[in-house]
Amino acid sequence: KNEPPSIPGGLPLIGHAHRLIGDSVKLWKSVVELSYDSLRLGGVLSAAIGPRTIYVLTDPEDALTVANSCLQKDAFYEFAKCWLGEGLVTGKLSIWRHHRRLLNPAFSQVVLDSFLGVFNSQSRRLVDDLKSEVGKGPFDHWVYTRHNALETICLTALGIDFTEKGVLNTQYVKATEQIFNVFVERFQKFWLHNDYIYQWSGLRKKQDSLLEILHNMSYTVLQKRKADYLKRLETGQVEEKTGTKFKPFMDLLLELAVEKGAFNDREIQEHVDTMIVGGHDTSASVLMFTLLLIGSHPDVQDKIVEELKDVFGNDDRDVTKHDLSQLVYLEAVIKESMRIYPIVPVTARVLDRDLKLKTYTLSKGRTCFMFVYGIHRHPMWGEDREEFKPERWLDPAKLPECPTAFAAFNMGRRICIGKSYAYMSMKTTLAHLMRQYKVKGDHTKLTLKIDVMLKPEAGHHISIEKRS
Ligand code: HEM
Repeated sequence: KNEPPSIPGGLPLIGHAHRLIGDSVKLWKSVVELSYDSLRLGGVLSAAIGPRTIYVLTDPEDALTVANSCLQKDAFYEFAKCWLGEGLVTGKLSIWRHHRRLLNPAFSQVVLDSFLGVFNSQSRRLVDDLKSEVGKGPFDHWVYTRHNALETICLTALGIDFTEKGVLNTQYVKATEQIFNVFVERFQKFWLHNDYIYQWSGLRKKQDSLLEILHNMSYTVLQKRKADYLKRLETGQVEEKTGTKFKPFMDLLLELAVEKGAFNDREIQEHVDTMIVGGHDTSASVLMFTLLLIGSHPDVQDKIVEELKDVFGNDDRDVTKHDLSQLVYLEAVIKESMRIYPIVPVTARVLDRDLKLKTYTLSKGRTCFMFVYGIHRHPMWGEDREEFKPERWLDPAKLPECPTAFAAFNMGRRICIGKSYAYMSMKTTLAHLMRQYKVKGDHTKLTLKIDVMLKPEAGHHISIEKRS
């Protein structure tokens, strides 16, 4: 069997695990180094973490072979199962196959179009919130994009406006952030991978208290929505009379549960928790990186404004479906931002068979990490692959022929279910923000870390001015 090359520097017993020990900034540096190691070795390498051999893939074609042949996520995802259970990200393959089919229609274009009103009003809310920062110098825009995205996903997934009811408190926002740190710390301390040892650790205690806050939120909302839904059924009132023009994701699940017995309460809660996690931190991070990149590239900012003028004139009206299809440059900016800063920089699959790639064969039972950061810097992106150049997306001749060279939403059959939702909401938000504000920033000052997702440790602040 033709095994991929191993990287040098392995130590007895721990292998290359010493490269992963340290804080989340150090871990990110290791991801970058391993990405370039893998690219240098032709797109696949093997390494040892303690007794385990793992693979690191940066070749886009080989990554697709793995993504479509081995659908089972790796055991590392089990760390998040205590939170997300059998939801799509962490669920067992047998459940995933069935539930992904049931959930796909919840993300159809018709459903997403019905969310456009929410995307517009949420964008206006963000513009409004940011008013207090105008002309005051650098500030942490992540706090604003994150809170706003969390409100948006809660509105569209749960149909509840938390800002008015005050349920979405800072405690919940903090807990969603801290639980990621817990998972990363457990990943780095390989002795805590063992469930028995883990259950006695302080980290496990911290995890339990965070889970209580997180589960309590979705449980409370589910019980309320369910009671409302059953009451409506009883009284023969089919649609909810709240004035909303969309059907929230939770109602769709409740319908499937009541009419077809598709899910039990726990499963609904797990799917909703997964949507909330998958749907806010991600889009908010992409927006945060994109604003920083826009602020660092005045030429790009000018082109965005020019396109917005072409589409909206001087009008501050809402963004329509038709406008979204015309904001081609804006979409190119978002894609290029995700290429440079892929916020899910690593995904993992367990190999349930020996798998033949273009050059090497991977062994059954091992873990294969797809390093998206490296895939996005593969030589097929050309000489200027390290540069932020949204224009490359406007000319198909400048893009790699291999479609999976862009893997920000993963690839193959387990590609992100919320991809179109994300583009629609992010484009709408930026169309509102960039009509109102001039942005300044410097992304070269960024210090990055990995907390499951790619996050800035420091240097990510922007400043804004009112656009005249
Ligand atoms: C810019 C925004 C987003 C990015 C970059 C993103 C990225 C990703 C990636 C990389 C995966 C694969 C994860 C893995 O295999 O470990 C994924 C899966 C998933 N995402 Fe997203 N996502 C985004 C927005 C959303 C939104 C808005 C939602 C829901 C409203 C969502 C829901 C999900 C779900 C449920 C999965 C699991 C899919 C499956 O395995 O069948 N995501 N996403």
